[in-house]
Amino acid sequence: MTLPAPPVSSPRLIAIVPAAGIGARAAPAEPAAAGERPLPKQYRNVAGRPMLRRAVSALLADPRIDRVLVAVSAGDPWVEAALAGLPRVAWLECGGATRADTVANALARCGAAAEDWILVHDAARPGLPLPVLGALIDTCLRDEVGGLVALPVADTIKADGPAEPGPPRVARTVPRDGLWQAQTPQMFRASVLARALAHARVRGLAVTDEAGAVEALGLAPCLVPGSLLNFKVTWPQDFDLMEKLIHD
Ligand SMILES: Nc1ccn([C@@H]2O[C@H](COP(=O)(O)OP(=O)(O)OP(=O)(O)O)[C@@H](O)[C@H]2O)c(=O)n1
Ligand SMILES: C[C@](O)(CO)[C@H](O)COP(=O)(O)O
Repeated sequence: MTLPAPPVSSPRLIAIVPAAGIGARAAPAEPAAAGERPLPKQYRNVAGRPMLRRAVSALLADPRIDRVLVAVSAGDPWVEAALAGLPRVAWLECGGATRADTVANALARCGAAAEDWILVHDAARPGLPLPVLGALIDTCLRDEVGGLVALPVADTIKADGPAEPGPPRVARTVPRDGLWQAQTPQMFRASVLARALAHARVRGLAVTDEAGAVEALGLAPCLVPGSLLNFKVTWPQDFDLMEKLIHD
């Protein structure tokens, strides 16, 4: 008698949203009262909803994403309210000292199988358009390495010289041909991402995105054209700009 073949479970798509930063460059909307933690930027409202909720909702809009795991810092008092009522979402208090540490901690705890795909998306990018997310997933599912959303550089690029009194000064113009600005989501197999982040940590490489860690393994991630709407809210003035761009 031949036994039936075991069901082939196809790899899942699991999203990780690092949300354990303090948003120092964004400066708090209002100074925190004595003894209170300042509200990190990902919990500030953009067009009436917390930025984190918008970033998570943008991922949930693609039904291929199985679930979203939000990585927050220890004792985070804001996340539960920010995510209330959203389906397929959980959070974990596993923030690390750097973004890469936060992602590595979340990856180790998210229950992904080696073959599952991990999409890492910043909580500080609430404007991710669904077609951009869809294009990333379509491209990566057909690729052996994975990839990231990125924008070809449009401006002329200057490098500054050594710090001196007065304004910073141009040391040289950098050719922009072939340069892209990395955005998120970034999508890799769980096994590849775990190996890449461990490799970067052991080597002391200060990687600021997942692709950087994967590149350090000698792999070449795909570049999938992103969108200006998907910019990272970083500076105080970025909140007003994002408010103007989001309409739902
Ligand atoms: N130790 C850290 C640092 C950052 N992040 C997250 O990584 C994303 C992108 O980082 P960035 O915009 O640089 O956020 P912050 O580190 O909070 O900003 P800043 O550098 O201005 O403090 C954000 O969703 C942020 O919450 C994180 O999870 N853990
Ligand atoms: C991952 C990222 O958003 C891609 O642009 C970026 O690298 C995060 O860097 P940050 O210095 O932590 O903002």
